[in-house]
Amino acid sequence: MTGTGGEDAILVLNAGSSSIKCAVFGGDLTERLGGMADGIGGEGSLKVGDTRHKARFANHEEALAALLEGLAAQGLSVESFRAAGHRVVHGGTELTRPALVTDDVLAGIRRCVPLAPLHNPHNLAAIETLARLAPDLPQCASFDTGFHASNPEVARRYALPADIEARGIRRYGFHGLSYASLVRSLPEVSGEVLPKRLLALHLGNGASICAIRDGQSVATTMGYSPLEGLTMGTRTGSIDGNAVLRLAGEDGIDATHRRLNKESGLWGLSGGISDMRALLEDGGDRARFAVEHFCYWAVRHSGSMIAAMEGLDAVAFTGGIGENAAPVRQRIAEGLGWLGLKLDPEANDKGHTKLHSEGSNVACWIIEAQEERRIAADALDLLGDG
Ligand SMILES: Nc1ncnc2c1ncn2[C@@H]1O[C@H](COP(=O)(O)OP(=O)(O)O)[C@@H](O)[C@H]1O
Ligand SMILES: CC(=O)OP(=O)(O)O
Ligand SMILES: [Mg+2]
Repeated sequence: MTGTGGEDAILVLNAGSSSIKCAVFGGDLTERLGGMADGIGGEGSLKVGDTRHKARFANHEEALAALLEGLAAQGLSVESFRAAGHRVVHGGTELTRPALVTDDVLAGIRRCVPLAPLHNPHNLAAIETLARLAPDLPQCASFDTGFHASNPEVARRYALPADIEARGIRRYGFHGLSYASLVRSLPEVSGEVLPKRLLALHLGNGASICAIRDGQSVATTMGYSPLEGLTMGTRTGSIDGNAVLRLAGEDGIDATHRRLNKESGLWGLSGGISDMRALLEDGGDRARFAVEHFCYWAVRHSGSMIAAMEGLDAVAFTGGIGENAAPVRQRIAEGLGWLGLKLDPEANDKGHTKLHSEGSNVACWIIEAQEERRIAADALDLLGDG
């Protein structure tokens, strides 16, 4: 493809826990090309521009190599870009604003690896791979934690003594790039002003909910790491600390770490399926229970988020599951029906942007997660073009 890259183009890489997304943006933030390697570790696919085929990636390194090869095949070698922007999931207490990648920033991201073990290693690997291929390419990092800096201290603290808090054991929250982009795109998509009290559900392989009041995060379900909160693809979500201590005592820390982060959630409940689409197609008892668990806890945690923002004016679904899994949206909306939320079943089945029915007291929308655009905008700001 010609005219896609060029001197002004920004390459964005978004390494999630089960997928790597890439996108190429022009200096005016128009998306010129998108790509994705998904289903990492299982049955997956590779998409670059308009070409898509089934593929198997054993790990994130293979997925990234395939994406970069796909870009090169379209004439987009890494060194042809003006800059690269990366999603970095955990920035800890030090990295809260988008930053140009320097040795200090890299060291800061590395220090946060234990806090986001399914993400930061892949984010780091992507930065290091590009640095090897194109040492002069400016690279920028946007942090998933940043959007939640507006949470009140009471929401950010665990009830722990001050010396433990000083070691960084506090609630950070994630999916901030997705929520920040949602705040920007909801008014554009709906043609209405941003609702005052917005319940945003980012439901992907990782899943969280954010209470957004007047455009700012006031509470969120993920905490110290992307493990807390909702039932997820392979993560437990919230679990009693004493249960974790018992497991660590009996099975060891490494095994417990693996079991809670990689072998729990939908995967653990269903006996080996973490992918929501596959679970909905499976329909067996264990698959059905896993989906029910996911939806039930999304509703329970929604209650907590709604209380934190003192009511509810609108709901927005985003992320791979939020955007595509109609039965999951339907079940969660039913669970919030007592608040006056009513979905239009046909709009929900067809995945329309506007989901609420005429008589609903609460608006409901599907908003495409646009983390990549947010990252490109941050990169342009850092380059002085924002
Ligand atoms: N058509 C679909 N129906 C149901 N679930 C879907 C569909 N498309 C994607 N998903 C689900 O979305 C999830 C992946 O979400 P995504 O946001 O891409 O993940 P990541 O957290 O890796 O960025 C998977 O559980 C996948 O099955
Ligand atoms: C923070 C997080 O859980 O990200 P993802 O949904 O991409 O796994
Ligand atoms: Mg994601």
